[in-house]
Amino acid sequence: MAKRVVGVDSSTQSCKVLVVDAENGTIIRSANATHPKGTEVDPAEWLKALEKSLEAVGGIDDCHALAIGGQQHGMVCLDYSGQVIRPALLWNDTRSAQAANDLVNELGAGDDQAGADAFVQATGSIPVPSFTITKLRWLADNEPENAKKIAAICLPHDWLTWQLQGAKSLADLVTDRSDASGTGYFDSATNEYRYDLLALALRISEDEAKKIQLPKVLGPNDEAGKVCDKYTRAEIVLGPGCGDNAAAALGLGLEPLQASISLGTSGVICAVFEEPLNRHEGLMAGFADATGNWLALTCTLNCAQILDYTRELLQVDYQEFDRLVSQAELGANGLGLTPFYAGERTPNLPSATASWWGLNTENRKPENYARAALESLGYLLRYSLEVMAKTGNQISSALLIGGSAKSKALQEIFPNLLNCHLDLPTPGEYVALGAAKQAAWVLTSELPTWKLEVASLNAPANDDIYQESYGHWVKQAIG
Ligand SMILES: Nc1ncnc2c1ncn2[C@@H]1O[C@H](COP(=O)(O)OP(=O)(O)O)[C@@H](O)[C@H]1O
Ligand SMILES: O=C(CO)[C@@H](O)[C@H](O)COP(=O)(O)O
Repeated sequence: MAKRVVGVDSSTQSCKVLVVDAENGTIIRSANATHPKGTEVDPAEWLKALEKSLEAVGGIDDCHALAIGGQQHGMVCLDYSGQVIRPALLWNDTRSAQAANDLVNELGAGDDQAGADAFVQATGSIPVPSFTITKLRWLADNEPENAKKIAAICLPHDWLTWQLQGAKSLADLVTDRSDASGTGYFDSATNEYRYDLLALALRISEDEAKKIQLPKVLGPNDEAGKVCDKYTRAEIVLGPGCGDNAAAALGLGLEPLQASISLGTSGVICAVFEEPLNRHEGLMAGFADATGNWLALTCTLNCAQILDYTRELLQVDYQEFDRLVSQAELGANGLGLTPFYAGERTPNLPSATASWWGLNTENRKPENYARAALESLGYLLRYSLEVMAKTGNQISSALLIGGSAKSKALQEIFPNLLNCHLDLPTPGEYVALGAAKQAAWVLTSELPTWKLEVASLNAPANDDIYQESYGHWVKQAIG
């Protein structure tokens, strides 16, 4: 029997587990379990969902390796006994907006532009409230008694890998370049932590920062120990795991300069590069990927939930939502949506709110609400494509993945809304598949080349009309 590997996606909304044939990537079994809602979560809830999924998938005793892809940036602080100090603050928690501004300003000694440039040079990205470093500053300022207890800091996927190892010693904590690169205190060009930046965040000296245990950064297919006997009777090696977006890129087998657009809780556009991304301006993040390369990335705080909230408002299911969209015209007869329910990251408007606009006696119909919601998501991502283009990364084609990519209406109109050629891989869990691919790489020492089935969506056309409609949306929603 061919060897089997396990891929885990511990994402914002749920935990997904795939048992996969290590030779050809065929999915043998799958299961999932939901996570609690909110932007602050007790990590024990992720472990509960993982344990539930491992049980629902029929156990993993027939498997040989396992790796975890996880939501990026979440701040998990541990005390000397390995206990979680407070619930993790997630990537979509915006309470550290002021902390982000302060850190940039302080690194630039009062000059914001100098601070932003210095952060990009040191870490690849300008910190926004999603990044771990800003959450640590928030903690130092708002919960100093908790900040003082910190003995180790890790990310969601690091903590779960540690739990599967048996969580014995803080010194066993491991991570990989991709997730470390989203902390705001890791340089993926040299693969070293920047303790000076960690010290800046926590308002401590660099010597004190060096006493904090940060996860050891493993290479892309290094072994991270074994799954402990609480979870299996078999010998299962652990991969280092990775950030969920790097896992998706690995699952898709993205080659350098290839791009993907992921429509999950976050709306993520990313592309693989062979050089460090530490010389750019603006909201694009220069992360590392899970193969030794780099990942240019933009991320929105609002994505699938723009559509979920509108379906809830209209009280319709996925099919009916799609049918309504198809009944409305471009522009939704003047009805529009500013979709910043959760604040926003791209554009960087952490305190923004959502609003419907342009309502009149004629257009207040379900089909226009549905269409306006979908257009607002499309245009929000078109804005992200512009952010990428401004840094020289013009993306004209991409692979479309994530839960919302299953919408037929979205598949129909997104190439035009984004003015981008979109290819649709067979709907699937590409983060979990990427994690499984990493597990197979650790097991066999060879990066698998599993086949990907892809269908092309309609080519974009008539962009003048969409550009005008986008311009109107930008004026109303962003100003
Ligand atoms: N059949 C479907 N049609 C359209 N959207 C769907 C469908 N199934 C799930 N979704 C959307 O997928 C979203 C979750 O996407 P997912 O990529 O799993 O998110 P995450 O990885 O952030 O947890 C849900 O919020 C839901 O709106
Ligand atoms: O913050 C980012 C990327 O920088 C998000 O993409 C998180 O990694 C959460 O991802 P999903 O749960 O939406 O997949």
